[in-house]
Amino acid sequence: MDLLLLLARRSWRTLLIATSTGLACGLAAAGLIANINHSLAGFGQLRPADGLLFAGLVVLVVSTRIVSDVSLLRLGQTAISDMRLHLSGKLIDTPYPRLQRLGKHRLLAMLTDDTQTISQAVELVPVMLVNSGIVLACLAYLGWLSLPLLGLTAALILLGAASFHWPQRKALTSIGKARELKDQLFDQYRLLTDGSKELQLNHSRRLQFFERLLYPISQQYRRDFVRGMSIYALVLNWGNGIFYLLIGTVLFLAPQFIELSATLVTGYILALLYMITPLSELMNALPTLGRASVSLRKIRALEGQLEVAGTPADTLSPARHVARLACREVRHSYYREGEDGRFTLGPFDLELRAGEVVFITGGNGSGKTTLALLLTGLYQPEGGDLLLDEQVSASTQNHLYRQHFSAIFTDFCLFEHLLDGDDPHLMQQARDYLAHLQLAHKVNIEGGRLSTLDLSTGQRKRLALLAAYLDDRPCYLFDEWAADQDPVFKRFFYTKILPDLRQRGKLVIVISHDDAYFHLADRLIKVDQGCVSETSTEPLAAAAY
Ligand SMILES: Nc1ncnc2c1ncn2[C@@H]1O[C@H](COP(=O)(O)OP(=O)(O)OP(=O)(O)O)[C@@H](O)[C@H]1O
Repeated sequence: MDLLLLLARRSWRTLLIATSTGLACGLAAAGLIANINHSLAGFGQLRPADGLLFAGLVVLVVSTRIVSDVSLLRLGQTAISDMRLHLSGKLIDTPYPRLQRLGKHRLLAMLTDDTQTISQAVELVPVMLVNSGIVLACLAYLGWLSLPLLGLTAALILLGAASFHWPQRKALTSIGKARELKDQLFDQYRLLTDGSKELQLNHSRRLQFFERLLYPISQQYRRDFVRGMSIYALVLNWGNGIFYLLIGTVLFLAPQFIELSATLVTGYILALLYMITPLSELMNALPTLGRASVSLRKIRALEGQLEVAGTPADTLSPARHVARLACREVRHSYYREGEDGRFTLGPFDLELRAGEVVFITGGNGSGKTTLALLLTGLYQPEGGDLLLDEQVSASTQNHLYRQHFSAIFTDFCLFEHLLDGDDPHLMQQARDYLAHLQLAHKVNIEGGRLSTLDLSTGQRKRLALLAAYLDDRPCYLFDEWAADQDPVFKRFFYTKILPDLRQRGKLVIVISHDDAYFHLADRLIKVDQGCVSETSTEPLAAAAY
């Protein structure tokens, strides 16, 4: 039902066309079996019209089935693709702290595994629709042949359906449990790929990973999944059993109580046998449908936790220049379930100006990255506000606020696609920057794309800087950017790149542990256990000379 609603939401017209052609196909198929029955009964006196009717019904069955299959296939795949895009869009709009809390593994499981399971179920919908049509039409034909026998058939079908109910719920519970474990499995896969170096270097860690983490979860997943699917196997074969029971009843038992001719019973059994394939295809779809309903529920639950940022992204254009960034009473805390202690940054006030190079310094865990996430708007302040030129607020216009920043964090991500179109001016600018960053001998820009990303960490960071240059935003933030650079390029960064950005009127915020260069900062902000304060650069400057 959920699947049909999903399809109807995409296009009820196409669903209507597919349903009506599917049912027509079923009717034509039942007509075909009636025609065959009729022809067998009157084999000696067949007329050309009977043959023509047969041919017409075959054409109708084939053509309606094609229309139904193709329209449902298109509708199903469009609905799935829409769902993927919708979820991806919501994911991008979800505030960063919430994404951090949900965890990559859950989001990946939803985007890959759940959508795939639903897609498999949607692929079955055309077959199910046509088969339902065939079964319904066959039942109508059976009723036309003999109403008492139809009553018997309906009673046995109802008995079968009723006996499905409880085991199917059990099966869904097990599949639901298995699905919850999938999240944990995805987390283990993430560890397996991200931590492959560590696992290869350390045999006991590798053993521990397999024996304590991957193996138990994988086994528990197998157990729950097999239990669920075994219940389904039981249900399916019980269904088949009921069907043969029905044939046996019609053949051996019913003639004892109802007067039935041999021709009628033959026709009835023939129609029942014809129903076996569509019925078993319908029943075989049950496990996939069950898994899809679990996945749909999972997606809905997770989707409910993805918050929409609210502002339509395409209507936003950031200012080319920002004169001032003001932080007023800004505060942020981390909460962790089951933990008493929590880390709080602030409240703090700051006023940063365009054309300033501001260094942020402090010990590990003091709150520098948290401050950077607040300054760039990736964390919305829990208290207070950040304002650009007293106009754009990080709290109320968060999406617009963020567009004023270009940042390179320590866990930065490099996108191969660098430029839109092939504007020769931009291309030339990118090539100049590439030379400026001493990467021209390693990387080319072809069709707006970087020719390779297979570089050292320091070189990849330089490419991230190239992308930031091309963004040309009014505010820049570098989180320990220079940490992976060699001494020559580190010097180049502090003495050439930063002054160059300053000269271009940018606000430049640099998180740094390189105290040898602190004297080059216009301002020095110190973070200590969540307290933000400004210190003078003068003693440092004096010390540097
Ligand atoms: N996602 C999170 N959830 C809960 N606590 C967090 C989270 N991220 C950071 N913290 C806590 O907040 C504090 C500040 O972390 P932050 O990353 O801002 O420090 P930092 O100064 O950038 O450290 P480093 O120099 O090591 O990068 C730490 O004590 C850390 O335990």
